[in-house]
Amino acid sequence: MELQLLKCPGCGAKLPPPSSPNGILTCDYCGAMVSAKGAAVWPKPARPADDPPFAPDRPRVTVANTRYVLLGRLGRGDGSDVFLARRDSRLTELVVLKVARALDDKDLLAREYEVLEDLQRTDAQGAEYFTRLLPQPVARGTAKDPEGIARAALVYRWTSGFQHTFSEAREVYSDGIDPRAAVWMWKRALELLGFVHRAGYVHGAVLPPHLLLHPRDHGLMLVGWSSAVRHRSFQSLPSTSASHRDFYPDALWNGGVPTPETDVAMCARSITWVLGGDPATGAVPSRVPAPLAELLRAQHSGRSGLDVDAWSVKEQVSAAAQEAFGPPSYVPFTLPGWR
Ligand SMILES: Nc1ncnc2c1ncn2[C@@H]1O[C@H](COP(=O)(O)OP(=O)(O)OP(=O)(O)O)[C@@H](O)[C@H]1O
Repeated sequence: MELQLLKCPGCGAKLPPPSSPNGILTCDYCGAMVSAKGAAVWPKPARPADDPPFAPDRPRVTVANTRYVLLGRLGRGDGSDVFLARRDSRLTELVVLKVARALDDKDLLAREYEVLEDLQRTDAQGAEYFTRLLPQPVARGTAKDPEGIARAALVYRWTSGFQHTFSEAREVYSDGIDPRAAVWMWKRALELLGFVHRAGYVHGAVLPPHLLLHPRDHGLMLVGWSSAVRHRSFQSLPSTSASHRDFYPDALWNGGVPTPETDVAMCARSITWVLGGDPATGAVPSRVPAPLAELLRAQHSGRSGLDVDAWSVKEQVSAAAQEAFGPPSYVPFTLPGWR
């Protein structure tokens, strides 16, 4: 007897052995009907049966005509709630959904989205690599809250692994993180800032809740773009975070113009803080080796008025780390959920 492996002509799935030589098989996957000899084929139904809805008990929101299932909260910012969501369709995708709490904040969200769209189009050096470390716009519109009020909403692509901010790292390491981990965080942040500055923007809010870490890959993303301005537009910051006053150089806080130098200074203050130090003074705990402590203090003020190049500050961080720890090596850094 000849054995024949039957494949569904509709979708290519393997079919089970027929129970009789003249039987009719129905494909479990696409519903096509096939004779046991594999010869005569009945066309598959016009549309496959609907999938059961994904997690029907979870809330749904619609933004720009696309429906999303809310999976959980990623964070709560000064002006918005940020969720992990999933496009509610067969071909799905995980996304980040950022919804403004105050109706007045719709302009800030619109500004953030436009800046990020512009940055995705830049051809500044390293764009292909660095644009993946910024939120990638998918859609914008409004989302109705449970009371039916429409709030401004942005949808970004979800980048797996980046779910802990500096703020959360400091909660886990209440006395401050290992200085060797701070070195890779500082270098990654400066590389990314260097790219952003070359693309013609200043971030304006390099704060602990805006620095997202990938602990295993030693990666870093920069979120919270609603304060970003074009470099040399001579605009003061469109918004500030009162709870992070100590992270702003004084002149910037008092209405001065954000520059690459102020971004680099805010970055140094965030590193100082995650090390267990004081962002207002630049002082760090005594376990931070002197070359790094000195460089942090030198970068902290942000008021030289000189053109600061973040990539050359990164070279200085590498040199200070070499002096403190010798040649670079991979030192594991863990956060909850990571080994
Ligand atoms: N793309 C993202 N991926 C993962 N988590 C994110 C992302 N964007 C934001 N979050 C989380 O949500 C929190 C709040 O986001 P964000 O800081 O952008 O909001 P905001 O402070 O209201 O906005 P802004 O600072 O631009 O006014 C972040 O601290 C972070 O925990």
